[in-house]
Amino acid sequence: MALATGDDLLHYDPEDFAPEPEGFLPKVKNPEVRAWALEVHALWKNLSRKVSDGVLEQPELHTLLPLPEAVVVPGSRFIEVYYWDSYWVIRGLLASKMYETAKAIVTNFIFLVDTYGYVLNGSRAYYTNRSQPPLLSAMVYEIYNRTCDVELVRKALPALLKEHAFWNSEIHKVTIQDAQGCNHNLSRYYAMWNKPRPESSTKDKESASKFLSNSEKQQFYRDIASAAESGWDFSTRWMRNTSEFTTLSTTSILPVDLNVYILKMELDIAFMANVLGNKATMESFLEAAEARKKAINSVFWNGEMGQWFDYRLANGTICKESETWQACNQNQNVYASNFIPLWIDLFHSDAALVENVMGSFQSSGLVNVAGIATSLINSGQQWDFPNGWAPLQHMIVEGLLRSGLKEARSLAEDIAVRWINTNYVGYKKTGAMHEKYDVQKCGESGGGGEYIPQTGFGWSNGVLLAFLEEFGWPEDRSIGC
Ligand SMILES: OC[C@H]1O[C@H](O[C@H]2O[C@H](CO)[C@@H](O)[C@H](O)[C@H]2O)[C@H](O)[C@@H](O)[C@@H]1O
Repeated sequence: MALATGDDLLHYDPEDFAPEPEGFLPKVKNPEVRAWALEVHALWKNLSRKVSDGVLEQPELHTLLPLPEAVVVPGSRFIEVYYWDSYWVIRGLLASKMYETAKAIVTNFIFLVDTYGYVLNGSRAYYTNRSQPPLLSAMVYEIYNRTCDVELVRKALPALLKEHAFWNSEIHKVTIQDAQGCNHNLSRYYAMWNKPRPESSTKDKESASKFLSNSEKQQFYRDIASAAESGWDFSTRWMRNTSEFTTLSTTSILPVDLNVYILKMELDIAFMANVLGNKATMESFLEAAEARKKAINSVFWNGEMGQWFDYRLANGTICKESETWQACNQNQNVYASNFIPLWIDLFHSDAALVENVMGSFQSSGLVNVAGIATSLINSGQQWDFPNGWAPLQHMIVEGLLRSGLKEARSLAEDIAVRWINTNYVGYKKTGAMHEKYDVQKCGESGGGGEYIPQTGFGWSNGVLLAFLEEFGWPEDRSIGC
């Protein structure tokens, strides 16, 4: 199977693109920032693609999958659509009033669920062994909120039910018994693959060379592919020993963020079922969400530290029976993902808890001069310090904002302004938006990991436009570091 591509995905002119859409970023008053925002908005044209007729007619000859609608790609080496990236692309498209482009992306993902049972990591044949952080419901929810398109919800709901079943299937679901003897079901990343990733085969074989037995190698390959499924490829988050890559054990970890995304899926499904008048589905998904919230608080929450920690399973293999919760299995390293529950309104009902989490976040060391760091460990991996990623900034900022606390709102705005400044300075220096940034140095792109830093860049553009839409930029506020 050839991995190289060329003429399989063609440039596409989105029909709903306008150089300056009506009502675009009404709160951005500063002319310099407005001019830049319009340039970033124009990047949607550069990043729009459609599958060629050749692929649609003979898909078996291509690694690219025959998606029916146009897509927006991240950029540079990432020349196909990616799953979780698309949530932030869509947030930006909504700010750009490109509702049809946003719906087309969702239609493609529904097609993938219909075909494979889940949304793939990306639209290539070599990504058919895994998914990525499941945010399809969040995409549909945001589009519906802007467009009130009930037909979209009707089309999406069956796919969302299927996707929910995928993430709660036997390989993904793990049961943990808490100190009171109550069982909780949570989900983990678990790629259906125990070989080197086809897109990075040489690297994976090299990394696995220290393992002697075939079964160790296979487990390691599965943990690599599962880390790719998490979107955090790679990070010390998945390593038992943070200085040794080969201790990667993604499948033996219950991740906070994944369970937050599934909780959001449950709430979104309940919301959409209600829109369609399907009360039984609504009620059963509200119950499922309540149960997952309880599980998140029983297994991940640490009141003393004011954070939710990933949970390490003692037995990494598929457990048929429940495993008993032990405090020492919480991974107490600080990661931005420890604060992702803030993104969900269900966690805002207790003001004292939100204050505790906010205090813990402020003193965590994650908030830096140019944004939120991914972790505190400088491992050389791209999902670690000092890299900051647009999606993580966005979820935490939006979470703080929605919490309703006054101080949380000003912290959210402060972080958004730092992020906008670093994006701006980086753009003026290089002429590009970057995949990730160095949060220690304003205007610097991030680095590390297995490939050179990429530009383009779908989710960074989306988060920038979403921040500018939310917070605006006053006429008299200067931009830069
Ligand atoms: O080719 C290496 C890996 O590249 C992707 O991961 C990174 O880029 C994605 C697109 O922006 C992003 O979704 C992911 O969070 C990044 O870590 C790909 O998703 C991996 O599967 C792939 O192995």
